[in-house]
Amino acid sequence: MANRKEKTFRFIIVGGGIAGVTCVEQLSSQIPSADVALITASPHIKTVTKYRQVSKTLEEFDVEEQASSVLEEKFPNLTVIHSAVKSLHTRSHSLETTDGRVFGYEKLCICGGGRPKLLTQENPYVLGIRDTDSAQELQKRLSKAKRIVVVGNGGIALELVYEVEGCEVIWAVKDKAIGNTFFDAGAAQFLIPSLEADKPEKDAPCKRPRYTTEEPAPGGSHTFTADRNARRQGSSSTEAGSALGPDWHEGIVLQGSEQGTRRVSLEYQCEVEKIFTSEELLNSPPQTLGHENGSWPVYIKLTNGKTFGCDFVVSATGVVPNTEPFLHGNNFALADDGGLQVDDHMMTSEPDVYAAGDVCTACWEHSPMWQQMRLWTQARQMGWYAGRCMAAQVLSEPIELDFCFELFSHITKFFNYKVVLLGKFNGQGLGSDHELLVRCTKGLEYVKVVLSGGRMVGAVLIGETDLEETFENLILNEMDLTPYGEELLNPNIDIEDYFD
Ligand SMILES: Cc1cc2nc3c(=O)[nH]c(=O)nc-3n(C[C@H](O)[C@H](O)[C@H](O)COP(=O)(O)OP(=O)(O)OC[C@H]3O[C@@H](n4cnc5c(N)ncnc54)[C@H](O)[C@@H]3O)c2cc1C
Ligand SMILES: NC(=O)C1=CN([C@@H]2O[C@H](COP(=O)(O)OP(=O)(O)OC[C@H]3O[C@@H](n4cnc5c(N)ncnc54)[C@H](O)[C@@H]3O)[C@@H](O)[C@H]2O)C=CC1
Repeated sequence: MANRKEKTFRFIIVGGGIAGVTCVEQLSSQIPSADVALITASPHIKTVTKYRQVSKTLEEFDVEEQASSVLEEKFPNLTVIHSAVKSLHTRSHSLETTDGRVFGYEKLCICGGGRPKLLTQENPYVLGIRDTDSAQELQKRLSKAKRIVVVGNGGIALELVYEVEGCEVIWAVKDKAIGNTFFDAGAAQFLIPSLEADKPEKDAPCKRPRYTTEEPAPGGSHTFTADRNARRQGSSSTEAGSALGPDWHEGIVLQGSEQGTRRVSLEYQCEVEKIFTSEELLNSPPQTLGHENGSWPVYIKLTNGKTFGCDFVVSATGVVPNTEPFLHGNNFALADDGGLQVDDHMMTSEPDVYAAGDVCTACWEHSPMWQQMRLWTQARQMGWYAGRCMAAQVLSEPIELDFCFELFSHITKFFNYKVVLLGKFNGQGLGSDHELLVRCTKGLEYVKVVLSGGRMVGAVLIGETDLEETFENLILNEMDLTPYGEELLNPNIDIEDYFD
């Protein structure tokens, strides 16, 4: 293998998602003379645009799918190779792509992302959503659907149940309340009425979809075949595209086959017992069907004893890191969640191999206010920091863990409300050693503060609260807030002035 190397690059980055592209940009700007290669399985790359630092740690940006030539024009020493990595040989510092080419590297950064952790891999009626292709497939299947079942209680499920119209949605969650990965039962109660209300009038529609599939076919339409879908469902990681992100649903139409608005029924505290096809049901005892009549293409039996027929099931049940092609024959240490373990310099356990984004698991000793979540913001931050670490090592410069890893922060939107999460927003890891202060105005805002030892350690802000910067400062300053008690959330006090 070592002798077959077509070229040896100083830096190779694998993956054209946010983590990989940010890493490339950072390296290419810091060491413009270095030969850098970006190897990616997807036809387009994802770039951060309209980046805005909202406060010390909160950031907002858009993501655009672009042709890789845009990046190559910006950085003359960059080569983008559109192929998937098939095997990696850390001992010879080389890797092979699926089109049979072999490249050497001095330093490598793996940014291969993740793939949906599906309820089942083999069932064509169970869909996951990850990349542009899978979102388009969802749109196509939904346009003919009367009823779907959404399983999962995290980001994708929250977005999907709110957006889908013209189709009945059965939403099965394991927990007592909705949105357990992002907030608590109180916030869930605040949000639930939005599921029953009509969606507010949309702002002007996106002039241009943020996400596209492959280049349009000559007739101008996108094509999908059963075979293509089967391969994706079969989770071939070499075919994975980059993950979607905020506003992914704005570029596609989430409309079922019927007229009318949203219709969501919730099934709490249940998991999936079995997924049947209609053929399997023909041979099942009649009680298996419950109140269903046998005319749906697929049936899902939940652990609460109910069975629902539907057109398809969306498995919105999390992500698994895409480590497959990188593992074999190497000695990567893996974390419990299957991610490549990285230290505080984004280095894996293999020499000269770094990793960033969804594929990795941060295994340094975290700041007490930070935790990893597989989010777009963290993919950007990790890619950026990995690029800086790789450059620093080559230039023999010292580097310290970046400030962005001091405090967990995330801005997003659920049910058309702005949602800001700070620090240990759900009291993660605090056990009973914390107290909560809550302020809630129905339909307007939900503010929750997590206090530990009199200090603010986390917050959930839903609505236009305008509190994020002040609360971020209070968390970072570790100020003893005991004297203020519940006044902290008194709506008649301008808290910003209070702490100035
Ligand atoms: C539907 C959806 C909505 C989301 N919404 C939000 C949100 O609102 N806010 C937020 O913060 N986050 C959101 N996320 C999460 C966010 O999109 C991801 O955390 C982030 O994009 C991960 O970036 P990444 O670069 O690590 O991985 P990815 O974007 O998955 O990129 C991985 C790249 O690696 C390539 N690749 C994989 N294997 C190989 C191989 N063997 N060889 C070569 N290339 C390979 C892929 O083609 C791809 O280009 C969402 C995710 C989904 C699926
Ligand atoms: N606005 C945002 O910030 C958004 C972020 N995302 C990110 O995209 C990625 C993918 O999103 P999701 O798939 O929603 O993952 P997620 O990690 O947000 O949520 C997964 C959910 O599935 C549940 N689950 C896991 N296994 C299950 C099972 N067998 N049966 C029933 N429930 C099960 C979990 O309890 C959890 O509620 C995540 O990293 C997420 O953070 C996605 C959409 C929006």
